[in-house]
Amino acid sequence: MRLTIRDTKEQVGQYIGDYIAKRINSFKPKAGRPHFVLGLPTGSSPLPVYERLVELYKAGEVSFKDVITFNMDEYVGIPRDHPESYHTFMFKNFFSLVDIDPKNTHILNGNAEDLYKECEDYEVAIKEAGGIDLFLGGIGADGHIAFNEPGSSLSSKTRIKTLAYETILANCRFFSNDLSAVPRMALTVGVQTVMDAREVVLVVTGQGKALALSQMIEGGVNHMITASALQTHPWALVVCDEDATNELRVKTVKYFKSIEKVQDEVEAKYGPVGAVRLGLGRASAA
Ligand SMILES: N[C@@H]1[C@@H](O)[C@H](O)[C@@H](COP(=O)(O)O)O[C@@H]1O
Repeated sequence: MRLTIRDTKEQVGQYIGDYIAKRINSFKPKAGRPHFVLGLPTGSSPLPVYERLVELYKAGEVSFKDVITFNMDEYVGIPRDHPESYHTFMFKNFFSLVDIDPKNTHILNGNAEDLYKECEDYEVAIKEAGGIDLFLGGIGADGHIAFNEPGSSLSSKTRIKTLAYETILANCRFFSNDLSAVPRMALTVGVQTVMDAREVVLVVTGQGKALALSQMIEGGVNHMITASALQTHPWALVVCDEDATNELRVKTVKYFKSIEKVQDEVEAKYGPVGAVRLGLGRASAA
């Protein structure tokens, strides 16, 4: 796992937006895999990423015409057009602002008649699309990824989840601070669904995520901090701001900063590290 630290959340958004655009632009369609498949989160942390991607699209630097998306999760039981549904969030903050074909966007239906089938079908749809190339995620204050609350199986797949009280409280701000209005259940991709992606990028910003970040990076792999599963992912990148590093050891911060410096030097000489593994071409000596 790599950790990249930027000064502000805006810089984090810019870094990840540029990173995703680069991946989309260098994607080479293959038989059975004609589209770049992008996994997406909601929440306040990824907003600067979406802003950057929209900016790049408007500048003609990236197109989403050949991109298929799968969102991480959706509440159960609130209407699709509710202002706080993840459907509304995605269309308002991203899909309606770029050239993606709405048919290529997938979000779990929290109002499906058969919620179990909805989850099973979602896993099948991801497979049929060729698997997720890059899954962008956020993190909850309790270390959860998507809606995989503490104690979730690290080999979980898409399913129905009861939300933790801490998450319900955290989301209360989006529901006019009315605790009773916050949904208690959600459909979510599993930890394993995220782990199955070829690459995972996590956006972590703000002091409120500092403890979760230190636990997921410096602690062991643990089902109580489900994002810690990413320690075993072959290609995971965490991008955080300075505020989110507040609970990390100084030594950890210095270590990852030094790694980034060395990596920049190596990439300047040999091309993108890991490019071969991600199918982006062979690195060559300058
Ligand atoms: N299901 C979402 C997560 O995907 C998200 O990472 C988390 C943090 O959201 P925020 O970025 O607003 O703190 O909120 C919810 O729990």
